[in-house]
Amino acid sequence: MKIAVVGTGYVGLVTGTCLAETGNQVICVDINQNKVKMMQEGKLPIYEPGLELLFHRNINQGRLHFTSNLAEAIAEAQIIFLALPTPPGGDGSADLSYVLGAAKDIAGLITDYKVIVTKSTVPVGTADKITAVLEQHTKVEYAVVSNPEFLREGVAVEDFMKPDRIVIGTLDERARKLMGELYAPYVRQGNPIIYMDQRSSELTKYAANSFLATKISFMNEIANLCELVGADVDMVRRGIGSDERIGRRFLFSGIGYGGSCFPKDVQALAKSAAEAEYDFKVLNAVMEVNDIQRKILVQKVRKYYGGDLKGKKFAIWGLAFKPETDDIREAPALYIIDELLKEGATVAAFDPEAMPNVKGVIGDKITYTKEQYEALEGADALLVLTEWSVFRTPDFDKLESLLKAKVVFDGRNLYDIQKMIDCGFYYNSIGRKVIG
Ligand SMILES: NC(=O)C1=CN([C@@H]2O[C@H](COP(=O)(O)OP(=O)(O)OC[C@H]3O[C@@H](n4cnc5c(N)ncnc54)[C@H](O)[C@@H]3O)[C@@H](O)[C@H]2O)C=CC1
Ligand SMILES: O=C(O)[C@H]1O[C@H](OP(=O)(O)OP(=O)(O)OC[C@H]2O[C@@H](n3ccc(=O)[nH]c3=O)[C@H](O)[C@@H]2O)[C@H](O)[C@@H](O)[C@@H]1O
Repeated sequence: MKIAVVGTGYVGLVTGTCLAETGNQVICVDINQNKVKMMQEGKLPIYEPGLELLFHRNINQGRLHFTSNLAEAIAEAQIIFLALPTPPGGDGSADLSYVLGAAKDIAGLITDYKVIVTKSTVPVGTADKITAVLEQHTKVEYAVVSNPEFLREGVAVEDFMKPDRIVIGTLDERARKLMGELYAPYVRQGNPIIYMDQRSSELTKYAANSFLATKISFMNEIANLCELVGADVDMVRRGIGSDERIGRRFLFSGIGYGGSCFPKDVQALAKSAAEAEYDFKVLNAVMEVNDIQRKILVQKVRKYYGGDLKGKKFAIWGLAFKPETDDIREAPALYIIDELLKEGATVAAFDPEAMPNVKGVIGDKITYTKEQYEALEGADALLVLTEWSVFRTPDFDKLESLLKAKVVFDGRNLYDIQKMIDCGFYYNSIGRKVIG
């Protein structure tokens, strides 16, 4: 099939590459000419495990192309994917200007039947808004389909190639058939394509992200309660996760959810609910808990030093909002660094992938080190903020010799309490016993 993908951020690039991988001809278009040039030269603009191999293979085999010319991208496409940003507007609702702007541009260019698909996360009613724009600007036949994306950064290729489910929102028979054919190679694991109307499909995406964020905020509150009543959140997590109705995944307490989607999507769903005059109480609590959780580690640090962080030096391991990505959008680490700097502390940080992005945002306000142990030199304490594998089994002797004091604040519960007792550390994590 011939496919155009409009917007080559995370989702567009993964979508385009993975659709080419099953034999489709894909043209990706982006307004960022530097990015397009880079991709035309065979360079990937993002770090995503497993993507590079597929990216090069499909470029080399002539199935994956990049352009900054929308007309060229969509001329022969049967299906046009919109993978454009939907950032929060000033009032928290999703900003649809990219999506509706592209729909208008596309309407002015199409000459034959096209299926126009929203991959972007968009509020209920967006397909109707796109349809209204198209109706106003073209006489050509088209169908508007909602096809939300559920991939996670860091495992995006696997999520796209072997999805738990594919949701296709359309009542247009011709579009439904084309989308079914396009996705047939991806349902070989036996996981279903679920067809529905556009509105249900649009809401499914927000409901999925908001439900996952709810699980996280719930577990963060359980962790906070554990600390007050002398229970251990790891035990509670294992105890409840073995109940299949609850499930083992997404029950890890920490320093709050971040990333480009959970914060904005929970907020956007709450806003959509408010517009429908529905007070979605659970979502408001989920956001409030997350705001508190992002600051919890700094509160612990502050308490340990009797409220005075002036002149203290902290080593930070992990800046990305989660491991296996260089993405720092809404990363808890940024909030924590901001608080520490405001209180007169200094920071030396290491992250395997995200340091250039952090440097782009906060520059030289902190020091970046070449490897993880260098960050510890002369630091008063270590703060672990992202659960990269390299931080899971550190050399504790090195920790002891490089840190000024044997103090570790762990926002991701990586270390075994007994091990920390044996090594004689002061160790404070989330929802577990404080030792030392
Ligand atoms: N990042 C993720 O893991 C996921 C994101 N989503 C959703 O997918 C959508 C896109 O997200 P990301 O890929 O993260 O965004 P992004 O911000 O990484 O990329 C968007 C791209 O669109 C380009 N662009 C903007 N206006 C354009 C236009 N008029 N024509 C062509 N290109 C244009 C930008 O230059 C940029 O390269 C959002 O709605 C997001 O909520 C959904 C699932 C996962
Ligand atoms: O719409 C999106 O953009 C995507 O958002 C999330 O994917 P992603 O943001 O890549 O990352 P997650 O793995 O979901 O983690 C999100 C945040 O929750 C935190 N988290 C996750 C799981 C957990 O148990 N505890 C926890 O604190 C992570 O540290 C991270 O900050 C969803 O998992 C995807 O299904 C969805 O497609």
